[in-house]
Parts: sequence; structure tokens; C-alpha cells
Amino acid sequence: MDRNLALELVRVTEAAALVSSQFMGRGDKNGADGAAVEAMRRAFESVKIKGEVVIGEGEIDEAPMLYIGEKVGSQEEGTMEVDIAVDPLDGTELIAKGLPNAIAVIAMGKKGSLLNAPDTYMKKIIVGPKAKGVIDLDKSVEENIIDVSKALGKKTTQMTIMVQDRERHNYIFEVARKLGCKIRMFDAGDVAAGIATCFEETGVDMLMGIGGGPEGVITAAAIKCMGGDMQAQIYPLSDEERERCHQMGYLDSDIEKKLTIDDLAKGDDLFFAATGITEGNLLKGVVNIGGNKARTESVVMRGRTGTIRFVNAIHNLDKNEILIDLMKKYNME
Ligand SMILES: O=P(O)(O)OC[C@H]1O[C@](O)(COP(=O)(O)O)[C@@H](O)[C@@H]1O
Repeated sequence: MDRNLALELVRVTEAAALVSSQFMGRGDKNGADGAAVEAMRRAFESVKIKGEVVIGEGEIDEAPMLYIGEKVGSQEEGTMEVDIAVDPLDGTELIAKGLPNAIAVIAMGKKGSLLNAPDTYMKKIIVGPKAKGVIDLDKSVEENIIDVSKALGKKTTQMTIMVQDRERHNYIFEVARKLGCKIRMFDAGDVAAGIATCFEETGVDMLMGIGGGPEGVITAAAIKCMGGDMQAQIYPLSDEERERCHQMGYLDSDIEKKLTIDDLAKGDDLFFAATGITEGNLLKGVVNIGGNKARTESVVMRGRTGTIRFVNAIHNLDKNEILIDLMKKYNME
């Protein structure tokens, strides 16, 4: 895949971010999510690919748009066949409350490259390039922290670990505190949190914990593009989630399996794009700059070359048809 499709994808994440940002602080996470999905779906129409959604908004009977199996992109003959993983709004609670780190995000890869993960929880461990090859989900939390600290040439007291602020992570907090690590808790949005491990300026050395499975696959594509490392395990937290895995053809033995970054996102024909919706660690949020214009910041990655681009854009909201149509639909003109 020679074309840098990620540069086309950024227009799609920008559309979702611009639209969902209009819902900031309105306490309406479903409205924000629905609008982001619709904006992303519409923006995809102009991307010249034969895409199929492998990670999306749910099964066909659960989601009207961007459902698993939906064909997206122009679908023209001769265009590339690709797997698409979308999260039009990662951090629905964040946008509803106007909190940091909500993003619109897409990962894309050659057909068959992205794991068709069930919409259940997933255990994850993620590090940047310097600690590639040392993480192992079969090891204890303590061993992983110590091995990563050695790879980074840091004492454990100099390490910063990103962990979602949930009771289910108490075992991680306990060990990390015993080793004297700093912990950066986040409330939601583990794609943005995972990616932070690969940008040294964020100060984040690793992420550990149990988050969304779909988000795990999307994160893996980005981590692969940046040369970092990730391991995961599908981790149903209820009988209902386990049943969902079975319905998707996952046996109990598959659920137990340790997934490497290559199991999550195969090869290097991978693309990733994310646009900030609310102000974040890595990306600025959508900012209205007056004159009915808004500025967005996005990051775009390509697996084959490992190029990472930050894209700043100024959008003329009077000419943005997707935004205009959706604001009418949601009575937010
Ligand atoms: O403990 P929770 O809230 O179920 O969190 C798990 C997942 O929820 C999120 O924080 C946000 O998900 P939504 O955008 O669907 O609300 C994900 O990034 C994360 O993987």
C-alpha cells in the first residue's frame, strides 16, 4: 500500500471531531457519539478505498452506521481492500463533561490485518519503542515494571505508569506504589492514554490495565506504526461478555490466549489517524477561533515508513456541509 491513506483518513477524524465537539459539556454522551458516527460515516464516502468495518459501533442489528461488516469508502473497482477500525468518539463521558482527552480515531490496514475483537474488555500492557520486547502478560505486574525500567535505564521511582482510575486496577496501583512509581490516572479514553507511551515528551513510560477490546485493536495499530510494543488478552468481565465472545467464534481457549501486537495488527500496511476533540496530553481539542472558524489538531501515522505527522487545520464552519447538516438534525444551529 503505497498511498498514504492516513492523510485521507485525517479528514474523516476531523469531521467526527468537529461535529462531536459541538456537544462539549452538554451532558449528552449518546448525542455526541451518534453525531460523531454519522459525521465519520459521511466523510468516509470520499475516501477511495474498498473498506470493511471490522471494529465499529456493534453488530448490524445494534448500530445503524459503521456496524461490523459495513462497507465504507468509495468501493470503486481497483481501489485497495482494507480493514477499518473506528472509534468516532473515544471518551463519550469526557465530551459530555468537557473533560480532557476525548479523540476521534481510525485505524486501517490491509484486508485481514486487524483483529476482529469482540466488544468486551481487554487486558493490555503497552510501552514505547525503548521497551519493545521486554513486556510479557505472563509475567507479574512487578516483573513487567522492573523489566521496563531496566530497558529504559530508569529506576522504578522514576517511572510513570498510566492506569485507568477503576477499582479493577487496585492490584496494579498497589504494586506500582510499592515500587515507588508515579501513576497517572485517567478517567476514560484509553486509546489516547496508550499512545502517550510512545511520545517521550508525555513522560508516560507504560500503560497497564483492563479497557475496551475494540480500543485495544485501534491502539495496537498506532503502537505498531510508532515502533512500540503491546500485549493483550480478551478479558470478558461478565457471563454476557463471554457469551458475546462465543457468538463471534472465540473459544474459551482463544479468550485465554496472550495476544501479541502482531496478533492485534498484522504486518506494517497500517494507517492511523486521530483528531483531538477536547484538550489532551498529545493533541489539542477543537477550538473555535472566531469568524466561524475552528482549529483542529490531528496525528497521522503510517506503518510502512513509521512517519508520524501532526496536522493542524483551520476549518471554515460555514462551508462544512457535514457539520451544517448534522447541526440542523440535532437542532444545534
Ligand atoms: O471502565 P470503562 O468505563 O468501561 O472503560 C473502558 C473503556 O471506556 C473508555 O474509556 C471510553 O469508552 P466510550 O467512549 O465508549 O465511553 C475506553 O477508552 C475504554 O477502553
